Amino acid sequence: MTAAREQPLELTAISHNEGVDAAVSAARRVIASLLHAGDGSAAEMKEVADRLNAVADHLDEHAPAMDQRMVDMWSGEGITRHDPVTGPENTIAPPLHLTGKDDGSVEGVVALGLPYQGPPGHVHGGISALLLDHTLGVANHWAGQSGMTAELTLRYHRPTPLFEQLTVTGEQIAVDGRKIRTRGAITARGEVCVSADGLFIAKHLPRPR
Ligand SMILES: CCCCCCCCCCCC(=O)SCCNC(=O)CCNC(=O)[C@H](O)C(C)(C)COP(=O)(O)OP(=O)(O)OC[C@H]1O[C@@H](n2cnc3c(N)ncnc32)[C@H](O)[C@@H]1OP(=O)(O)O
Repeated sequence: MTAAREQPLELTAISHNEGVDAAVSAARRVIASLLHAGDGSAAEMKEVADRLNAVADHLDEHAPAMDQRMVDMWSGEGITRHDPVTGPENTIAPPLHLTGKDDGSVEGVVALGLPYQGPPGHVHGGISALLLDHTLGVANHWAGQSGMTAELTLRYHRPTPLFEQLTVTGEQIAVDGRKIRTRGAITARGEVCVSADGLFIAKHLPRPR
């Protein structure tokens, strides 16, 4: 008999709030602040650009070789730290933090800002697809049989609001040989904004070594 868990299981990395994680949090602020500022801002954008380029030059000068970095990304905790949905090392990740539930599903809560905007005040449909593809992938991992996305069918029920708490869910439905069926949704204020049905095929690309 399995003992009931009191805490949900962490499936994705949590920011350490120091080192590269703190720098990435700051960079996320910069991305959102630039978009908020826009071309009409009184800020001295040439100076801003020079300072940002100086930061990038400094990072590039001290970065490991790409081959070594790829090995690091695909070993140990690195596996959940670099992706564009949950990764605390990835500036474009909102980030969404996913936990596994005892019923076999996964769930996370996130609010998206201006960088993820599509229609006015609402989330871009491609961003919703990104969040759901990854969440379905993590749901497969949680269920014990994972694979690569072969098909992802999305239904956009209603506009998904920016700046509001969104709940993102995923659940593996069936496994038939190498074919894995998974579904999920993004909800806001208890209403489904986007639902997804995915077909994944059990296949794993070799990890860099
Ligand atoms: C904690 C966090 C951890 C980490 C969690 C990380 C989560 C990450 C989630 C992100 C997921 C991604 O973005 S993955 C990246 C996006 N996806 C891709 O790049 C996939 C690109 N496509 C492929 O590599 C390939 O086409 C595959 C793997 C999908 C299938 O190729 P294959 O392996 O050669 O398989 P193949 O023999 O063709 O097909 C096997 C069976 O599947 C069927 N099949 C194949 N494709 C399809 C299809 N699109 N629609 C219907 N059926 C299909 C075939 O008919 C066949 O059925 P039968 O004859 O056996 O009946």
